[in-house]
Amino acid sequence: MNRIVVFGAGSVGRGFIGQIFAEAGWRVTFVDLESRLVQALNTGSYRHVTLSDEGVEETTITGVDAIDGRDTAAVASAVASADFLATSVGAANLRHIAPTMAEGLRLRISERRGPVDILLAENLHGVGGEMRSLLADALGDDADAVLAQVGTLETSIGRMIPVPNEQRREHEPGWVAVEPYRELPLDVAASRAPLPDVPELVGRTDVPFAFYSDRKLYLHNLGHCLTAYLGELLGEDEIAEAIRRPQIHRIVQTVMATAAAALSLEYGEPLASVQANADDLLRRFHNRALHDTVERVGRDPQRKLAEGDRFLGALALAARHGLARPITVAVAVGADKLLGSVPADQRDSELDRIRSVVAHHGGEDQLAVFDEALSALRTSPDLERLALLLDP
Ligand SMILES: NC(=O)c1ccc[n+]([C@@H]2O[C@H](COP(=O)([O-])OP(=O)(O)OC[C@H]3O[C@@H](n4cnc5c(N)ncnc54)[C@H](O)[C@@H]3O)[C@@H](O)[C@H]2O)c1
Ligand SMILES: O=P(O)(O)OC[C@@H](O)[C@@H](O)[C@H](O)[C@H](O)CO
Repeated sequence: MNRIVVFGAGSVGRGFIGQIFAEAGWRVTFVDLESRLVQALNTGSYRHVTLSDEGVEETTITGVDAIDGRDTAAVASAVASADFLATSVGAANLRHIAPTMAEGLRLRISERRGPVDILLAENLHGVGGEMRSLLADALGDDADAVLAQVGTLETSIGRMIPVPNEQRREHEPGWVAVEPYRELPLDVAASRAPLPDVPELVGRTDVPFAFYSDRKLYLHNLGHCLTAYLGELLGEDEIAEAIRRPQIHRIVQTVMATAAAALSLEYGEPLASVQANADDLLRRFHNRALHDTVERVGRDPQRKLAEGDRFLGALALAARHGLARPITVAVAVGADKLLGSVPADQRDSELDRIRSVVAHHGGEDQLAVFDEALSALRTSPDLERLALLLDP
């Protein structure tokens, strides 16, 4: 039986990667640091629930086990003998798993087990290169020989998976609830080994993978996060309630339509199909049964407001096609959240940083839009005024 080793048994690890590989007949070995979770998964199964407003579907995922990430010898040995590898630990944690993963890969190559791919289920642009460089640092002189046989595959994880509530986590750590969406586009061009026969994996060769990663970050994650930050301003806790607020819906819909148009122009994909994806995402944000929170979707504003991430990366893309304005308004919403979450002595430098990116991509015109949008949010949030700024 084929075996995948998945670093990170959290929402995406259990809710998506573990599920699709187990259902395709693979053995799934998770690596995680949460002892109770590791213990729960070592019973051999976990409960998996698919939630939508149309109903609930419950299954038991079987054929799983788990290793405590602190047991580095056991982890390296599992990596060495695996048929496929995956990570879903959160981009910031990749550097913590790289040394043990590198040890396992070194062992694997010394045992002549052949090439292997690592599926990177993380929301970070360029995560393939990032993982290679972390592994190269850990491998030292062996880097070239080992990495020649290792593919680092970026993915576009479109499934939304909320964090189970505290009580559920306490009572049943393995339980996970997800939305129905189950496509997993990946960067097949980066692979070194044959693609596993798992129906959800989509490896198109006729479009650069950058189309999928940009679509994910600049359309899905941008619209999602904008919904979260605007929802928070109006006192909403859940995404499904936030998107039902008419002002939020209008702003998010306009920003997503702009991102869709920019993506279509950038990659030559038909506008109708990119816009259909945007419409479907907006529909999925309405999923009340999922109880996805503005807190989860909005977490880590510093990462989300980094250059190249969902706000500023979308701005660069849209500005290249003369479509900056609605995205500039979105950037102001992100900036407002960021400025409210960093220590007071960092606010001015963060604001300067974001303003200079806006000026760089959009010039003085967009800087004026940004300043005005930020002022519509700063004292008491005025979404009517914000919405008016979307149109020239
Ligand atoms: N939840 C979603 O809807 C979703 C969807 C798409 C992409 N993502 C991305 O997927 C990645 C994972 O997100 P998530 O929601 O599953 O997060 P999560 O917090 O639910 O899961 C992360 C898991 O990794 C484990 N972990 C952290 N450091 C580790 C280490 N050093 N060794 C082993 N295990 C470690 C944690 O204990 C946790 O169980 C992130 O990059 C996120 O941006 C999330
Ligand atoms: O995971 P983040 O923090 O980068 O972004 C939050 C959500 O937008 C994200 O987790 C989505 O739910 C997910 O990317 C959709 O599959």
